[in-house]
Amino acid sequence: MNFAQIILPLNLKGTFTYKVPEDLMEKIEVGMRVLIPFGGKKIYTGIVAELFDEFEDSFVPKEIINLLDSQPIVPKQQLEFWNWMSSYYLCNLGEIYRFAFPSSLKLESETYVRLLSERTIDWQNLDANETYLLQALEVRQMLNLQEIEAFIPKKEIIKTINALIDERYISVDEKITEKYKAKEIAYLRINNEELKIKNSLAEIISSLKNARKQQELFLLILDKETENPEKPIRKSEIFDEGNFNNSQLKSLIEKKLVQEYYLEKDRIDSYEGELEEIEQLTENQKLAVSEINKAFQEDKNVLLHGITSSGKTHIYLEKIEDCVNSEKNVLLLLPEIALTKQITIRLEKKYGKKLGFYHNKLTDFERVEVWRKIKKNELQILIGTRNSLFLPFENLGLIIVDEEHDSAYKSRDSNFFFNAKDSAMMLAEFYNSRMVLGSATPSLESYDLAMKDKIRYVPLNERFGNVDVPKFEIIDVKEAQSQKKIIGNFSQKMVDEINLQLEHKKQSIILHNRRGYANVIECETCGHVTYCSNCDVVMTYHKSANELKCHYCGHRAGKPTTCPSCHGANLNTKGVGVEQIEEETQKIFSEAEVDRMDVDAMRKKFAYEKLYEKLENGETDILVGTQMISKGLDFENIELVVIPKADALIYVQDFRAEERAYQLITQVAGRAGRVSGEGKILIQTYNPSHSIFELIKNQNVKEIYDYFLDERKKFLYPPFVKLIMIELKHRKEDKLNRASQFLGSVLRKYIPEECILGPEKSPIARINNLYQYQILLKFPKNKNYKIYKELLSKSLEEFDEITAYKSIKRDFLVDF
Ligand SMILES: Nc1ncnc2c1ncn2[C@@H]1O[C@H](COP(=O)(O)OP(=O)(O)OP(=O)(O)O)[C@@H](O)[C@H]1O
Ligand SMILES: [Zn+2]
Repeated sequence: MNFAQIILPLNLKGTFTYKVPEDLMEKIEVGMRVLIPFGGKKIYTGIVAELFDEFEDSFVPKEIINLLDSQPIVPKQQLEFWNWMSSYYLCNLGEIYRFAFPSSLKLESETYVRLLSERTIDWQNLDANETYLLQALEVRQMLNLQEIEAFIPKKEIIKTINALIDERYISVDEKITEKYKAKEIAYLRINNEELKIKNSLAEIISSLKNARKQQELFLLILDKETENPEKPIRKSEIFDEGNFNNSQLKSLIEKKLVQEYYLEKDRIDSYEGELEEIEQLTENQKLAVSEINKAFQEDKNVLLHGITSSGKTHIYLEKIEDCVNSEKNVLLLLPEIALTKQITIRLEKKYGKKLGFYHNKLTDFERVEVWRKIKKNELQILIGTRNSLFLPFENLGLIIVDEEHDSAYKSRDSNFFFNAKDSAMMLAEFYNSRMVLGSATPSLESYDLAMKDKIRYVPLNERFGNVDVPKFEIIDVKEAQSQKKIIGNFSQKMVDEINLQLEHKKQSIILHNRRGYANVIECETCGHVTYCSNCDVVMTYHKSANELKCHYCGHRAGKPTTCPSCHGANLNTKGVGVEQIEEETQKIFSEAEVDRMDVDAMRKKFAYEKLYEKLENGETDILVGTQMISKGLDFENIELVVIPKADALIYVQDFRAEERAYQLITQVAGRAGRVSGEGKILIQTYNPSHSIFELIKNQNVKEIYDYFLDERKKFLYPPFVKLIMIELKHRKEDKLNRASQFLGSVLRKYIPEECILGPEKSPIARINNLYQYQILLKFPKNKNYKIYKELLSKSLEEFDEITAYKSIKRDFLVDF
């Protein structure tokens, strides 16, 4: 083949034509990486999207510099997937490529490589180029590709870098976030240095004769070490038997007889325990599995609608096993990786090293490692967040999307918007594999698909152990106020119920889904509030950090002591945040151990793990938190969930607000009474007659979803129409305004008026110094959708012809 279409890691439309040099013609294949020059002197790693022989155009394409792979690295299913994504989500292939690949697999001129200090260099075993590069790095620490080009031939650069990455001598610089720290595990060993000094074991042992327990502990460790010198001794293994305590160990460490040390737990390689089988399924679970099997036989995907604590995990495990037994691989998608504990432990116990993880807390090196393992088909099961959709699977047989309703699947952490749940469905199609969506509170879209049998509806309506579902009670705040039965944000009833739990040594959850201490700090004299300097939003007061934070751009400012405007000293907080609820809780229940779980409190390393352990051990009495507490907690001692300010959940300007409120409340409620069946939920509101609270209270699935569907139909929202939001952004508001008006008029030339809303200023008119305008498109769901989308593309092309508007940033949110 003489020519190739190449995907570049740049936000540019389409692919680019390059000439294949003579010596690569035989070797080049679609899906391989190539090194190519682009835009002057820059070098990039591109992906071969297409190969062809004839090329007729006036311009002469540049030549490919070199091939980086001997086999395609991107499978054809992935390329199909990228193409679909690009056209469905209106984004460029280059953006997808950038997002899909770990950065060290897509080296480019601006990429820096860095010397790692973790290994001494074995100079003997390096080739000339590797030696040059490491020598240069010893002097300079960081080099970019252009600098490396000065002493290594272009064609050899990537090979050299890759070899050194493999040897862990260098890494590609990640200017991104803090490195993921692998979990550390404590081990114990005898201090051999001390043994040498004392020269006599007998002497040491007899020196401990007045501390029997310490002597025993020392001998136990010694014994284990002698028995198997290769095997590190886990601290937990020593303590598990319950014979020793920490103070005995501490004394031994102080006497320099024993050492405690830490090793990183490599989550992939080091599962040391026995492999275990999972428990038998209950009759109900078996029924669900057979429904799923039937659906799969009919080539249908499944929505598993299993109520909280029904044991969806066990059903996933069963289907995972089936898939693995048929020699195919599984992708298990989770909204967030931190909340995976239980299913992870289960799968680790069963599959050990054949289980892999992929998420954005991994370092680039770790990502590449997983990437290669997937490519080599060494992992049978991958647990990952939405970026794992892009791994080079060869043999995918099943995709499970757990908590399919979770908005993390639509997170905006990528440069282009996509919904991982819908994308997973397409990916499954390209791989000819099956998919299970699972949730206790499915999204309205999935529910609607299931009701139309586009995917198979598999309900699981019984909790494991046939335990009762939690009972809901609505508390009227106005009534409590008029009877003076209210303490701060809590009704007397709520306080009494929590006290009852404390008496019975049960745990309670308090949900308040608003970060910070107060929404704003306001001057009582002049009404001044502090706005973020970058965004048009007020700054939230965080008391624990004693600062103001902007939740949109992250900007921070000190808490003012006097009003910045009138210098008055009368500053007051308005609007209650979760920190304030925590403070109040601690005051009312002064004897109780109160903890808070929200992104701010969980930012510290291992904060989540530590709190999880406290909850598990029953040390936490009351857990206060934001939506974070609705996920993944499976503890038997939680019986009460209270929501003191439930109205805050529904009066949000968003057509999904009620659906989200229902999902959140039901999910948090699901944490209660999972074993006892005594779960109780108290919801405080000023509007007890609001239909959403009635519906949540009754938990009648059909009633709830019918209500949502009716509302959406009435106001023309999904699933009855398709929504596309166009967001336009620029530093200069007048220019943005003109550009938005222009795009609006172009759109109206092609697309019927009733499908277009706006342009108008976004609800938050400025974020991070960019002004924001939006145009909302409501397209019909029938065959016209495709036509309208083509007309949209045509309009955008027309818009792009105006050079002055090139600098306007545009985002497309398809099905947001
Ligand atoms: N067949 C079974 N044998 C033994 N234990 C089971 C079985 N099925 C479920 N369980 C246990 O019941 C509890 C609830 O199951 P699981 O956490 O999977 O529920 P879930 O449907 O995922 O709920 P949620 O949506 O609330 O997270 C877990 O502790 C789980 O180990
Ligand atoms: Zn801001």
